[in-house]
Amino acid sequence: MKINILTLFPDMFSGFLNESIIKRALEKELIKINVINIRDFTFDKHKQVDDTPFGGGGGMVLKPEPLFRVLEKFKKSKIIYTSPQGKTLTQNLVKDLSKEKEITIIAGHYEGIDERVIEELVDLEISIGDYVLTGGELPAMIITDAISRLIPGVLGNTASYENDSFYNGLLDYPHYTRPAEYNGLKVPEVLLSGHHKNIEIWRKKESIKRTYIRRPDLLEKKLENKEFSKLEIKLLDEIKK
Ligand SMILES: CN1CCN(c2ccccc2CNc2ccc(C(N)=O)cn2)CC1
Repeated sequence: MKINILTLFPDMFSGFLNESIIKRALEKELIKINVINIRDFTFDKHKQVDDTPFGGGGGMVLKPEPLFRVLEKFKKSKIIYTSPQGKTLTQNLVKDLSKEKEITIIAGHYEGIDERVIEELVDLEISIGDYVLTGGELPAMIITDAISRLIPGVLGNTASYENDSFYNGLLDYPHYTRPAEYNGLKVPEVLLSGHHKNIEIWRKKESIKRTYIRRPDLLEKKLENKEFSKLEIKLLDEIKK
């Protein structure tokens, strides 16, 4: 999987690329991430990447020329634009994107990019949620992180994505670690029992309970898609009683 990120602020990505799972995935060459400065594709004296909007109003818009030039190099990849106008990112969309050989993410800035770039070259506009950010760089990192976790080998065998919440359409169960009692607060007995089957069932029930209480919409979706196992149905009935 190769991910190209087009941005005016490449330095924003150094921490993201040099830590944790992404750093290891890059070292193991399981993914390749290429951060490109859009400004390197301007050839005028002032290296102009943005200009005032036609029709007036405040702010600046990213000019089409530098973007058409840089995207020419990546036209064989799936071209994504991160903006509030995009399709909301979900784990299913991440799963689809993780199957691509190469994707190029345009991180918008200012008031956005010239619409002709979107019409002619963008394959998919993605929003990471209904809130306003300064730029598309953080969304680009979020999309890159979420996709990278699904690339085989990126997550060690310990943290496999099968148990990730959202992978099975449910919220995560509660997690505990030592000490078994802290400030009089105890860890649920079943987790100390070493009884793996009971622990598995307790965790599954907690996931369903939490999803039922906090995100019933996710349960509805799982029911609609008939993605419930017999055990999950049984546990859901117990919870509803
Ligand atoms: C005041 N507006 C200026 C223009 N801007 C904008 C417009 C177009 C592209 C990028 C941006 C950068 N901002 C983003 C980006 C993504 C998201 C998301 N939800 O994925 C939220 N914000 C939106 C904010």
